[in-house]
Amino acid sequence: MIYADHNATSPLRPEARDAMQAVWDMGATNPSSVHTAGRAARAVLEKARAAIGGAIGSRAEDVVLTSGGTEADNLAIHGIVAALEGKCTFLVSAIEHEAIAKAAAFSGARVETAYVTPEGIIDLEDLTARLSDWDHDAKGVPVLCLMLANNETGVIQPVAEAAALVREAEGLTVCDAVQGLGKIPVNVAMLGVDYLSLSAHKIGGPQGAGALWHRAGAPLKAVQQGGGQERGLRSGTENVAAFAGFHAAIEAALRDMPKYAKLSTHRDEMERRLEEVAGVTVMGKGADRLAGTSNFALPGFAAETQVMAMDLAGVCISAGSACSSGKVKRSLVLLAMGASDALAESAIRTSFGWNSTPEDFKGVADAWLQAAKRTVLKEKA
Ligand SMILES: Cc1ncc(COP(=O)(O)O)c(C=O)c1O
Repeated sequence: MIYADHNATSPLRPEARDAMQAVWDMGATNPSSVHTAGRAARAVLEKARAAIGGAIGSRAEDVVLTSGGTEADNLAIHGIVAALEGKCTFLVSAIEHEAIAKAAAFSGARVETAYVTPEGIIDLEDLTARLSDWDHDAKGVPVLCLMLANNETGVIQPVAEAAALVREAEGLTVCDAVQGLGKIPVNVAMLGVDYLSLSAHKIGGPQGAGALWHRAGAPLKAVQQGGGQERGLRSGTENVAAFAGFHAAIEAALRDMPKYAKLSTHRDEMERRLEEVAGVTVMGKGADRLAGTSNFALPGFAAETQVMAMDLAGVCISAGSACSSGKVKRSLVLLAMGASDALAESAIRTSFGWNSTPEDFKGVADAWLQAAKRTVLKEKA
């Protein structure tokens, strides 16, 4: 089997498995308990927090541990609204993950869409224009939501430039760095953002573990009530084993980052072969992209058909369009980039990661070319 769906979830790294097993072997691990067993669990948790903070250039105490990227995004959005008593307007980039876009829509605060260029990069001119005549009285604090790297196209965003514009307008920036962590350098000071969300399972850590970093002093209120864990910002007993796994995965991903960067050579060669087929378009190709992500389309070759054909050939990929309850919807990300319906309906995403090999890229190209020849290309011939 070739696994080319790392942006959905990455296989668990052996280091993460071992670290989690070690915690399970400790027995009872409630890090809030004051007895010896509890203190041992606390030590594991705080080491993980320090490693997560270290990976993004932050202090450990500014990291809130969560149950994943979705919860981190929701805590940021709803926590800001609670702290500002609704006096804010979210400027949500048109390519945000639903964990941000839907949370903002549901938050009750005003929401505006920040446009992207055809390459899938936030349009900084549009952002500048929006912020230049910002009416603080009517709209409250501008809160930009801009991800670091897009999960569908891999396109890396000019977060530092955008955040600087927002700062000038006395606003705040929320950055979903779930797809960037461990693949490209992430440093909260250099990005100049106020909130940054992370997830363990995109880099070979376990599912169900994530974090929200927030700048000290940035407005943020708890949105769930309970035992007051995580400095009162996220009640609920922390999953100690999962954070030990996240810790191990982060260390391994940082170590492997140069290796990950080299995947672009194989990705580019794969795309070169695909593009030999007339009509194939690689989405966001002209932009700076994650080395292991390629989203491409051949109008007329439905995404579901491609995913099924590839699956039969032993290759796991995703439809470029979002898939929910078995139905494929056209991707809002691709439509925001100006893709035609035909392009959006035929887009698929391949994503490679820590255990991908050059043969995997070749295998994906071989399988896709064969599937295309058997179906659409035959019809077109
Ligand atoms: C950009 C982005 N943000 C947030 C999430 C949600 O993360 P999690 O699955 O840890 O809740 C994902 C996962 O698909 C993602 O790609």
